[in-house]
Amino acid sequence: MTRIVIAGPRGNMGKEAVTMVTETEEFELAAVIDRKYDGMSMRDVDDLPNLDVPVFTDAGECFEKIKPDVLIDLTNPQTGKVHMKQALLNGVRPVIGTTGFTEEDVAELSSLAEEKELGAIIAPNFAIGAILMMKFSQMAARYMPDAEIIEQHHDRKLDAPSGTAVKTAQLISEVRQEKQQGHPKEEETLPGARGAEFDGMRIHSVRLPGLVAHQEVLFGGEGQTLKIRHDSMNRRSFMPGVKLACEAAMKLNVLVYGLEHIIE
Ligand SMILES: NC(=O)C1=CN([C@@H]2O[C@H](COP(=O)(O)OP(=O)(O)OC[C@H]3O[C@@H](n4cnc5c(N)ncnc54)[C@H](OP(=O)(O)O)[C@@H]3O)[C@@H](O)[C@H]2O)C=CC1
Ligand SMILES: O=C(O)C1=N[C@H](C(=O)O)C[C@H](O)C1
Repeated sequence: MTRIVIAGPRGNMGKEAVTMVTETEEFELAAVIDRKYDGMSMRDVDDLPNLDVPVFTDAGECFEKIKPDVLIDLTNPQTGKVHMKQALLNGVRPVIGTTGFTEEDVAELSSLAEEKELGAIIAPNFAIGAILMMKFSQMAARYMPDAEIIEQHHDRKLDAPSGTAVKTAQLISEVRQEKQQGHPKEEETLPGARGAEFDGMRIHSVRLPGLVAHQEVLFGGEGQTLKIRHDSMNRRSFMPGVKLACEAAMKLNVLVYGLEHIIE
């Protein structure tokens, strides 16, 4: 039995994660970490399901008292980093869906996981289709190095560009020659018109109500274009990946950044 703590259980993703964990035979929901309702039981909180599971506000206290195997964090960039560090310091294996981590954050947390010999996962996107979209984009970039990333999300999203867009740009950068795209003399007459810049690639972030999570990677070559697109229509699309990440974290003793390393 894998004993799991979920941080952010009232959120869009946290709610689905609570359902996934409670419906998985080999998982037990040991506690939740919420910004409010410290010391209460989930069943006494209107916004949470009717479960006899304790609520903590302080992650450190939760880990010391509950001693879970895995933390699933689905909060916000600042909180996610703090929770992940506390998890590793307390012998808990973190599975982090929260986005907004910098390369420096990942490097620092990777060293800590290695020092503690604990499995840890930071997954910018848990959806299997999104992992394939990223892998296919990396494959395409070998042959069509001119690429622009257009990500589209709901307007409650805090971080831009999305973790998925950054990860896609990193994967493309691994395989293509350094390249500055567009006209060398191009000028933005409105700041931001060409989007964010990542190793010469452009990332465009769209935020609108009605959207969930969508990304298109657009490649251009002489006389042709190629579009690789993924759409998440709901948050259930991420849950098989969250389950897989929890199982993988239990078998690892290092940090893995990106589920593409788990789904070979
Ligand atoms: N890797 C992936 O596949 C995916 C990752 N994400 C990422 O997951 C994160 C959450 O997304 P989403 O569920 O849509 O966001 P929501 O805003 O719906 O949920 C975030 C939750 O975290 C809670 N929270 C904030 N601070 C704390 C804290 N200190 N302790 C405990 N809980 C806290 C919030 O509580 P309150 O409402 O009270 O502030 C809220 O309930 C984001 O970073 C997003 O980018 C999202 C989808 C897929
Ligand atoms: O905030 C979201 O919703 C999502 N965040 C992740 C990201 O930043 O890439 C994953 C998915 O796109 C949904």
